[in-house]
Amino acid sequence: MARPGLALSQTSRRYASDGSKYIRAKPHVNIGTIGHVDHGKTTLTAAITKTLALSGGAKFKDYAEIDRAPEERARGITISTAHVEYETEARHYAHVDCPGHADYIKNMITGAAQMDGAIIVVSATDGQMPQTREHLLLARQVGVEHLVVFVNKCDAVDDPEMLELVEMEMRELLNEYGFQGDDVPVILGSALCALEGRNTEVGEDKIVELMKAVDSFIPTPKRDLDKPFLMPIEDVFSISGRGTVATGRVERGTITKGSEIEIVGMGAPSKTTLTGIEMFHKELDRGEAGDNMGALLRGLKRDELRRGQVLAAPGSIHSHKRFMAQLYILSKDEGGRHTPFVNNYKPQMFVRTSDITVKLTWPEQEAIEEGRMVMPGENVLLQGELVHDIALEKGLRFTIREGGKTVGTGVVTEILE
Ligand SMILES: Nc1nc2c(ncn2[C@@H]2O[C@H](COP(=O)(O)OP(=O)(O)OP(=O)(O)O)[C@@H](O)[C@H]2O)c(=O)[nH]1
Ligand SMILES: [Mg+2]
Repeated sequence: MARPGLALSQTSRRYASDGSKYIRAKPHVNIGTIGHVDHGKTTLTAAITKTLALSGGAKFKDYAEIDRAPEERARGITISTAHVEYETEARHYAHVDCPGHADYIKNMITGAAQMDGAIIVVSATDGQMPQTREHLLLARQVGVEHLVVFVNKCDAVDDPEMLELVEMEMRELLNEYGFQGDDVPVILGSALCALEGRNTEVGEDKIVELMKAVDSFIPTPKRDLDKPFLMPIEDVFSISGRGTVATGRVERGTITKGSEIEIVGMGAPSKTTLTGIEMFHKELDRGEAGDNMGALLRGLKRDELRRGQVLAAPGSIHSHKRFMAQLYILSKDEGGRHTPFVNNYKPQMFVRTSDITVKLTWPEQEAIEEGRMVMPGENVLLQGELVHDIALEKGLRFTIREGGKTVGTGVVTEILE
């Protein structure tokens, strides 16, 4: 799947996109602007590129260029997102801005541009609004843990008490949603002033301050290589005289020959030793994230391993059957269902290499009005129960399918059992 802007992997870039200029390798971070409609997300995105362009860290992109976001497809879902890149002294950023509320929702659930952190924009003239809250809740659900607040349009508010109130209410709201509301940097400024090059003290200066806050408050994400080893099993072979080999693509971490590994999913986990690693018919001593490898496992028979299980660093992931998930149900136009579904809907869930039946029900703790249905195009929190256990964790993304076509996409927000 092509994801413009994300070709810049988690590691750092060494060359400019035109291949010419040498650029110092810097840590890469994915961020984005979120917040209520019209609060100034796109203006702020443009203002950041304009301000950083002054120090050579960005190419200025005007409002129209950003707002004319190309459509891209993520698992059958059309999302319009603008990907902008820039850098500060400290880091290189890919920044996503979506033109509409629906696109933000889809983007967050599909992880089409997985954000390591976000700038929540709130207008000083309105204060927090419904989508401010909705985006915060979603950010929490999908695992965006670090946020910085930009109180925008301060040029249009004369009363300093009003600004104080907006800031205070934002901190309260952040605490309510489980963010560190008391510590989160809140910058008060005006994106429009920065973009139009006037009132430097609420404009440009505040953008500089904002990016300093982003640099320091949003941590550089852990690279896949530094995480505990995990490889979803795609296929299983037996090689006569040698044993059983599981093949797959390493999702994260590294592994060396001779390590202990755990087989997780479809029953109690079992431990064994990785006695060999093979790639392109060559024997290797080490495998790492991104590699397609064959793992030779000691003392296992072919029928003791199955596609859908994972090989993992012992204790790093567990097997579960019940979970909560935030789902986006594709609209008819996106190739999804034409009709709503009701409680106890049972589609197939595709997650890593598993293809497994899941029962979707209303959250137990929620009062559900009679006759409640989930409409195509809706974003909903549901409880899932799998027919058998698989390796599951918070933040894991999946799709649901029915009759061979994708009808929804989701992210695990909580493990229940
Ligand atoms: N006075 C003032 N107006 C601003 C400021 N920033 C943005 N605006 C105006 O607010 C309006 C909305 O700005 P956008 O940047 O399009 O807002 P948005 O959050 O991207 O909106 P959606 O993408 O539609 O959700 C525009 O008319 C901007 O010119 C600011 O700092 N001060
Ligand atoms: Mg916008």
